[in-house]
Amino acid sequence: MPLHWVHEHHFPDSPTLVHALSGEIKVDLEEAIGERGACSLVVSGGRTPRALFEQLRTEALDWTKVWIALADERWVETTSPDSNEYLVRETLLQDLAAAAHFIGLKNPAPKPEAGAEWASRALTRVPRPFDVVVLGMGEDGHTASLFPGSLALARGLDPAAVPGCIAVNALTAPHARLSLNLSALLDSRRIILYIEGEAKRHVYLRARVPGTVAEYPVRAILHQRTVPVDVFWAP
Ligand SMILES: O=C(O)[C@H](O)[C@@H](O)[C@H](O)[C@H](O)COP(=O)(O)O
Repeated sequence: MPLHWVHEHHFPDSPTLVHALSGEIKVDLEEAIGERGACSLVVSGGRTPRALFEQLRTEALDWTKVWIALADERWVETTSPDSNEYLVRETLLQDLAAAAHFIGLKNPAPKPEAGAEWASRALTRVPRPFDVVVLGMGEDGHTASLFPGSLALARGLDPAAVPGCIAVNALTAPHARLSLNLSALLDSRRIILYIEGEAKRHVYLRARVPGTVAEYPVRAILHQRTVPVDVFWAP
């Protein structure tokens, strides 16, 4: 049974999805700049969004008015290929998009816990509500770095929490991480869940069914009605 407030967009292949999604994000950001003089885009890392970033950076936008932030980050040096900042700098902050403002999450704090406080302060520089938040999903139903079984999950999903960043040490996740909490992710005008492949489609179909967010944290995004959610999927 589809969630009638979640709009699903299925594409025959990844390039077709990437072209369509890049164009939609461009329109959203352009409208935000026209209405408010600036805009904000929060993106996730991982493998899926690379081609989207490479397409998005070619879009004709006034990138000097675009603020880009991360939904989560691995607690590694930003020179590491495992770093989401590294991915964004290599694939998105190039060409026309090199003029955008970027707020990373990794910082000089000695540990993720202190780093989360630093990152929460840094995020206050990004125009809120975020205009577009692009989330991925793992095959375990995690999104951002809100992982099932993580000791930080309850805190990350607390709807009463101040929007910000939390430190995450999930046994199933390589690296300690920082993640925007649910309050921060929902402090947005539009959420796009971008997933590819049959395995993730089956996880999504299960997460669409009401159940515990502990089982599939992505349910916290799919089953809320504060922010419109669009799911973009290709095989
Ligand atoms: O830091 C990260 O890894 C991401 O932010 C994470 O939430 C990602 O979106 C999913 O793990 C899917 O990753 P893939 O696109 O690599 O499958």
